Amino acid sequence: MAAAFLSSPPALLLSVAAFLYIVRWLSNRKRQDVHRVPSAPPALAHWLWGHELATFQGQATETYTKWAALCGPFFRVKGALFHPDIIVAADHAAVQHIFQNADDYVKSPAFRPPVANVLGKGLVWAEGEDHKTQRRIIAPAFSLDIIGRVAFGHDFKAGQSTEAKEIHASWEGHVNTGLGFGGFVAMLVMRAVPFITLLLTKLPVEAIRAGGRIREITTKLSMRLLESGSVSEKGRDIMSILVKAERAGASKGGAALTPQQIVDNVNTFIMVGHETTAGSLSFTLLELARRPEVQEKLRDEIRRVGRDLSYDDIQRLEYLDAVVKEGLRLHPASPQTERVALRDDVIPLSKPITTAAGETLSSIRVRAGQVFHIPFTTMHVNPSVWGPDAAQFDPARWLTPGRVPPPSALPHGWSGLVTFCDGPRNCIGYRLAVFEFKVILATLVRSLEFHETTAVVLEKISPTLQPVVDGRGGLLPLHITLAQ
Ligand code: HEM
Repeated sequence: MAAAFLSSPPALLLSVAAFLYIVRWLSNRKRQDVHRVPSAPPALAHWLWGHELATFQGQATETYTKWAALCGPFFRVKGALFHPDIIVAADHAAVQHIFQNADDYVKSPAFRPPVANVLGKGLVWAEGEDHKTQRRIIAPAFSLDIIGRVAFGHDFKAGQSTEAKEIHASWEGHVNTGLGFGGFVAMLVMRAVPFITLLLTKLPVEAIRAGGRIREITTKLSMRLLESGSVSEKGRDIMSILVKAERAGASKGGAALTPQQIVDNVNTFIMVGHETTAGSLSFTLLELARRPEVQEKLRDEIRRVGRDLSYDDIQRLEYLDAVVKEGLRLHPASPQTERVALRDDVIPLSKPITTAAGETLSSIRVRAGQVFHIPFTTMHVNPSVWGPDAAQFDPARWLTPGRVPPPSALPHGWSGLVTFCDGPRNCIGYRLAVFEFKVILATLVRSLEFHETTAVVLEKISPTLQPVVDGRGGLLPLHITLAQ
């Protein structure tokens, strides 16, 4: 009977194809260790959505934090839509390896068209040589002492200018679409069929249009700033520095940004520079509202300065520094990131893994195409690194010798945290962000008192950290009074 079956050419072809597939699958499996890595509880994996539905339904990285407590800081989850297993990497050595080798571990191809739609083809979007060139030209604008004249010499009138209102309305639409089940499925479809992503960004769908509208508004604004002479030879704002660097580079025949790349980067800075800090700041204010004694202590320190705070005053305030570090540890504006391996590699682990067969692995072999989720907050609340009170908001830990783990136990990011990522693709604006965070927090807490309301506030990612109340994202209710 088997001989009769195989004598038919289609059946023979099918059998050969199946045989080759199995041989390839076995040889692939032999050359990597992913299947030996501990798995998140299989019972929690949906047949179609894998473990990704549970993580989408949970708050920010809370589900990964729970599974890391069960499986250790390096485990795998079932991908949705039959995607191969995804590695969740919260092991410091592994994460450092991935971030340092930015050419070999890139952002998912599905991530780029939506980013181009909202931000344009600036730094967040670029990869490889294009990224290196853009970064080399832009970096000086952030290493100079531009803080204080922050950004573009443009006044958004405390959010009341027409542009600010339009950006806010479009961003709110974008955030809320991402929070819904449709947003979850759209991301998965884009990952499963990356070429469709480009088509999707052209569809007349409201959420996609909202993303595109943000870029239209910021592009118009950037063009106006460029044309109106706000960019001057003497200007110390980011825009002027970028344009001057561009002209200087071009006149020496070196690499330069095109006018479109300058505009796209200004769009990028406007959006990522604002939304990120806003998310972390909201949750830090909520922590202070829940801890009146911490809030009081911070207010006392700020008021003791006795005058309007200068740049140097801000840098000297120790408790303010501790509160900001604690806020950025527990509520990073971008709570997790994703990378895809471009080549086969061996990843070191700081905490060896014991496989089901009892073997100990201190490194893991992965194949090109392996997807990694890197949950920052999970790393920041790991009790075996930060101690049993890792998840508590307690600024005093930064001021008490021995309470912050030694640098060798932490990743190499800012203050031992990966809030601003690490390696060649770390946050280019981190100094600006930390300073801006301190100025806003100090200004608010000096004169206002923040109290919790009865609202239940959830912490979600869409696409950055968002407070969500009654299913709506982007707004955090707080009761505010004048401070005595
Ligand atoms: C609290 C505030 C902020 C946080 C927590 C934050 C966090 C991050 C993180 C985690 C990344 C890496 C993302 C990834 O590769 O997956 C990143 C990249 C970036 N950030 Fe920030 N950021 C903040 C504020 C800012 C500000 C104020 C600016 C500029 C005005 C900025 C500009 C950028 C840019 C351009 C990149 C891409 C860098 C590259 O790929 O070379 N960020 N940020």
